[in-house]
Amino acid sequence: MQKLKVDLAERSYPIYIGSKLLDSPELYAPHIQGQRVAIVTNETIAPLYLARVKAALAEYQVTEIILPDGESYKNWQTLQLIFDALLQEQHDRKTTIIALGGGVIGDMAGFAAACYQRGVNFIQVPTTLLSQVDSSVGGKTGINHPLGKNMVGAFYQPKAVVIDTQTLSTLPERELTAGLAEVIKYGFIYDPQFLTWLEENIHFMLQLDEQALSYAIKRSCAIKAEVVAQDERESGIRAILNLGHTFGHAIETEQGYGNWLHGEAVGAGMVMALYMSKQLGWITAQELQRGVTLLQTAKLPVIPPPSMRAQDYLTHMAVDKKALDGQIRLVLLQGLGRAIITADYSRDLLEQVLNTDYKILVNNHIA
Ligand SMILES: NC(=O)c1ccc[n+]([C@@H]2O[C@H](COP(=O)([O-])OP(=O)(O)OC[C@H]3O[C@@H](n4cnc5c(N)ncnc54)[C@H](O)[C@@H]3O)[C@@H](O)[C@H]2O)c1
Ligand SMILES: O=C(O)C(=O)C[C@@H](O)[C@H](O)[C@H](O)COP(=O)(O)O
Ligand SMILES: [Zn+2]
Repeated sequence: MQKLKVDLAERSYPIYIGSKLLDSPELYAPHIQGQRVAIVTNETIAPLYLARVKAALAEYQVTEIILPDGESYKNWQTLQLIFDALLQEQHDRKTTIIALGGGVIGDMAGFAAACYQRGVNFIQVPTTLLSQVDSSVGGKTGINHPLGKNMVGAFYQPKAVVIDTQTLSTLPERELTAGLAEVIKYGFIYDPQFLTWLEENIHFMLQLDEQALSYAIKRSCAIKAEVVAQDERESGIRAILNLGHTFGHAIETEQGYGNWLHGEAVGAGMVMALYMSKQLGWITAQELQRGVTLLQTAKLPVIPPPSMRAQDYLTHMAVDKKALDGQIRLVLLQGLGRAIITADYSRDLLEQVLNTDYKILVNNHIA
């Protein structure tokens, strides 16, 4: 087992990474205060993993909260089901919420933990690649609004993150690929050597090679922990973790939550961000091609939905959480491995990026 730390003074917490960690009582126990635990999961994950987590928590009184599955349920109505169950079972302030599932469960259970009786302990037990490399770490919690992605939420850190890499063995291929988008993101924004490693190893990850997966998870969590430790509430550098997301969130919202998976939308969104960086002269055509090729090798979509017009993007981008005083700030690259957040681009260029036919761009081999 590997152990990393998210260093946030009194809110610091460990990330445990290893195989079969779901079954380890000693990983949960130090982070549980009282005798009561509520496990929040969904109807897909419960039959696969709930019994094992419950067995590891045999000494506690456990409430199971099993939600419907899907991004389209990351909303008020589903959040309310968590509060209903906690109140019906008379959970008090010493209860601990355990999020067992992917990013949808983690974001919702974390938000419920932030709100329930003004805040109770919570532990992240992520079971998708995306949640193991990204959403379980850093304390962004929340739900979607029909008019915008993750628009209602709170920064609320877990007490621990328990990553059992073996859970990935049951993950559908499309979900694995969606997780790869966030892994590749870390290479683009922060670590050129990791990017090269990914180019050499992405096919091993697609084959569920344990060694490759656990290295990528560890490196991704380490980068995320490093960034979050510098800027917990995204007043500056943390925004680099949003590469591709301003475009991607517009795609997810416009297409209807769940039709494009988050990772898929981020994949296409990163192509748009890289293309814009190239048009600004900040990365070369060869570097753009390198990025697109890696995303394609990971089997991610690199062409945004052809039905979406510039105005569709602009409507959603106007409410992006990084927008300041009506200015859309974007995460762009100044070289592979180096990201900046900027509003220093012309409206004409943004519209050109939104109006580009990416099918033609990609098929013509950019370089
Ligand atoms: N908080 C953050 O920092 C952050 C970061 C990135 C993404 N997110 C959010 O995370 C969400 C996406 O998360 P996701 O990609 O994990 O999607 P998800 O939570 O919808 O999970 C994907 C699918 O896989 C199923 N599943 C989960 N684990 C499984 C397993 N081990 N075996 C078989 N099936 C399994 C789920 O039931 C679901 O159907 C989005 O809402 C996104 O906005 C949040
Ligand atoms: O942790 C962060 O910070 C991120 O931006 C990680 C993203 O991958 C993630 O999708 C996050 O939920 C996006 O946050 P938002 O503030 O743009 O909704
Ligand atoms: Zn994301």
